Order: sequence, then structure tokens, then C-alpha cells
Amino acid sequence: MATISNQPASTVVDMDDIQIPIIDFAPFLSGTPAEKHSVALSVTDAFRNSGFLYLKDHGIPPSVVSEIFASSARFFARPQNQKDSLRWTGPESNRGYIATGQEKLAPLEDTAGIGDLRAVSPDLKESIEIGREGAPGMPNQWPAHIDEEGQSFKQTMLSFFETCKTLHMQIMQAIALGMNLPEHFFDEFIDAGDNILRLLHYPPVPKDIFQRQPGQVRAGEHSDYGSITLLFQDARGGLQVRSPKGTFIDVTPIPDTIVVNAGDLLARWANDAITSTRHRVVEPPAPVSAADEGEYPARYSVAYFCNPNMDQVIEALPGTYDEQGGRKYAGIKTSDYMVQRLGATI
Ligand SMILES: O=C(O)CCC(=O)C(=O)O
Ligand SMILES: [Fe+2]
Repeated sequence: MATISNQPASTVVDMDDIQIPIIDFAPFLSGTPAEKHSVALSVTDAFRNSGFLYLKDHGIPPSVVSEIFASSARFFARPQNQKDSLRWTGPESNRGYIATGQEKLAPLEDTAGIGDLRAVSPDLKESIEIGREGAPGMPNQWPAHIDEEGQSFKQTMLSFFETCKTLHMQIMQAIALGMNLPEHFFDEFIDAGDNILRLLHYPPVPKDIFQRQPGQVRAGEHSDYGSITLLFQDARGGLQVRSPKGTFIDVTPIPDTIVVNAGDLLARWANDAITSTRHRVVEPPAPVSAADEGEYPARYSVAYFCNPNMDQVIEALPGTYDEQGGRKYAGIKTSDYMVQRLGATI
């Protein structure tokens, strides 16, 4: 009798009660129904436990990801006044350039003190946020009018936006199956693609800055807001997740994988059956190469923040509550939730 591997996942991070598996997504995309189901269960298990997983064979070619990183590096190398002319337009549209020092990520319950924190130790990063093109009243801030490179930046990012939108759909289909919902349950909740593609640049910094400034990090501890995040990181390292013990565990870069994590709105949607885990970015783990002595080299990452459609009302998923354990949260419209969260950090 043919046996089907029920083990598409192996654990690559296992420390202080936090496990992060690496999951081969190919059998979900092109396997038999049984293989598909097996991957769906692994994905959902990871989201129930640590809320983090590494996805490999996800269908996005490495050459596409390399081009995104190259294009991102060229964008951040632009003169500051060009980047400043593309400034972030506010929490409703959440599009445009965010300069170093403008954002301080913090845990949900700490947002009251965020002004004080930002004054002392702002996040050491700059970013550009790109949303769904054509959303009324929310124009993307493209460098397309500046030069040809700006035009090709726009085309490259628009195409990548769609690529990631497809993967969001596929991962949500896996979660649906893993939660005993119809495979296409989430499709109508997410088909608008109200997602945000964020290019991140953590500039080189003097090594002693992390010692000199208490609480200085590249990106402060936070959880993500939406449904899931697709995170592409370069080889530098520095991303960490918070374990249940309160320690921070390295999410070491693995070539050609995407780190996928659940956000707060998905946890709320799942009545807390899914975990949104806090994470941060600190200096890369030692050793760094001798050539970089005195300075930590730049780090680049690309986050694709997936959200339900802005006009959808999010309330506890079928099967996540019963008469004894009811719904923990009131329904909330995605746009109201996002504006509330984004308004608190910038
Ligand atoms: O740069 C990274 O690796 C993580 C960034 C992040 O967590 C975020 O922007 O929400
Ligand atoms: Fe994050």
C-alpha cells in the first residue's frame, strides 16, 4: 500500500518553548489531495503554536526575489531629498517613504509611551510602503516621475505585489483546510488585495550604538497587525521572536525561504486559536566579518503584510467557539482595526 508522507515539516528552530518548522509548500501547490491536506495541517499547526514558519518551494523564483532586493537597494541609495518627496501619507492610505526615526514599533500595550521611546531610541531603519495600486484616494508614492529607474521600480514592485497576493491566497487556503473550513473560505475576505508591500533598509550602524543607547534596536519588539506577513530577509540576520519564556530567539535566515508569520487580526479572527508572536530586529549575531569592524553592515528585508479586505467585518471563525467558550472579541471592520494600530506607531 502506498504511504503518504505525513511529515512535510521539520523543525529548524527549537528553543525556550518556541518551535519554527520549515515547510515544503510544493505538495500544497501541485500534490495530491492527501498531500495538500498534510501540508495544510502543518501550516495550521505552526500558526497555532509559534505563529511562525519558514516556507520553501513556495513558487516564487529566487531570481524574482533577488531583483526585488536589488531594486530596493537602488531605491534607498537615492538622495534623501528624492525619498523625502515620496513621504508616507498617513495611516489611512499607509503608502510612501518613512525616514529613519519616524517609526518606533512597540508592543500593543506600550503605545502610550511611544513618543518618549522614539525620542531616545528610534528604530534604525527606513522603509517604503506600497499598497494596492488604484485604491481611490490612496495613491502610491512612486519615484516614476524622477527617472527611468523609478519607472522600472514601479513595474517591478507592482508585479511582485501580485505575485505575493497569489501566495497570500494560497496560504490562507491552506489555513482554511487546516481549520476544517472549505478550502476557499477566505477567498472572498481577501480577494481585493488590500495588502502592503514594505521594503526595509537598516543602514550600517556603529557597533557601539547598541551598547551606548539602552533599548536601541533596528526594529522594536512588536506583533504584526494583519492576517499574515511574508518576510523575505537577506543573509545578515538579526530577526528574533519572543519565546513564551520572554527570551528572544534568532530566526536565522535560510536561503530561498520566506518567513511567514500570523498577525494580530488573524489571531483575533481565529478567536486566539492562532498565535501572533512578537518579534524584533537587533544587531546581527556575532561573528561579523573582520572587514566590517566597527560597524554593522546594512540589512535589507522585504515584508508583504497581508490583510483582509478593508471593508470586511472580521468576527470569530466558525469552529473556533462554542456555547462554553464564546467569541472573545466583537466584530471589527478591517480598516478600523488597521488605522487604529497604524496610527499608534507613527
Ligand atoms: O526586517 C525584518 O526582518 C522584520 C520587519 C518586521 O517585523 C516588520 O516590519 O513588521
Ligand atoms: Fe513585523
